[in-house]
Amino acid sequence: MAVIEVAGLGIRFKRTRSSRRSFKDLFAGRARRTRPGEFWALRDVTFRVEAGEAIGVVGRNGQGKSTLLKLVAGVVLPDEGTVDVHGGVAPLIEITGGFVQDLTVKDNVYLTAGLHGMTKAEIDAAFDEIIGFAGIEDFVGTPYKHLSSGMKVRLAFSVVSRLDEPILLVDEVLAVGDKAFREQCYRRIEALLAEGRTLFLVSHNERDLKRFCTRGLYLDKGGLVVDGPIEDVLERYAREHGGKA
Ligand SMILES: Nc1ncnc2c1ncn2[C@@H]1O[C@H](COP(=O)(O)OP(=O)(O)OP(=O)(O)O)[C@@H](O)[C@H]1O
Repeated sequence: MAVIEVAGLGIRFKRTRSSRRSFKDLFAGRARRTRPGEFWALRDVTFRVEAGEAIGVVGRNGQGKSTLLKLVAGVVLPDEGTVDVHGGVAPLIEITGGFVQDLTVKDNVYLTAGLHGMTKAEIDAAFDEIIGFAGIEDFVGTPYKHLSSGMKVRLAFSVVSRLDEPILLVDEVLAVGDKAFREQCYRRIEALLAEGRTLFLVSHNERDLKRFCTRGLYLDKGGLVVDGPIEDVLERYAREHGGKA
């Protein structure tokens, strides 16, 4: 059964160039001024994902990987084409985005888990485990904004990976945690995959991609260049861009 169906997907952004307008431009005729342009961050992207697949998204910086995850999460909407997601999404993207700066760690856990449909009783039952996994027992009453960046990542991973959603989106974040925490995260991802969850992982780490993913999507210049077994995708990427993911 397909859990994600993406067809003819396209999204464009404005390139705001006002700050780069040169002094000379001010005196140039209107037609000669640098005009703010738009560009397609993704275009003509089509693929489908079956339940339980683990997909690695690779590509150089700025090629649309995070944008693709945001489209799957429904955080941004496409300008062309469609994204159909059957089932809930647990998004570990833009870590700071999901949490409220002035709320405490505890309130953020209840808020995020609640927004994903967990009842208060379920959150009560999971709370100690969530905080324990993140290793931030002493900071439960601390405003989120006062956590260190590593602690923010730990909290985010701990909460989001605990959500009862069939699709998990992970964007790069594992790179931020320390070694012991990364290993803890890897084990949890493996457990989630064993339960049949679907994973989307954006990473520049070839080892992580090979460890978890069976299939890869290689994005370049906003297009889906290769959709195939992760080894083939990494090989092609290395051939074209010399070296690592
Ligand atoms: N909200 C936005 N407004 C304008 N441009 C955006 C926005 N979000 C992304 N972009 C642009 O879209 C392109 C793709 O960005 P995206 O973050 O998806 O790349 P990426 O492949 O994830 O890169 P990286 O490997 O550096 O994380 C970039 O040129 C980026 O500047």
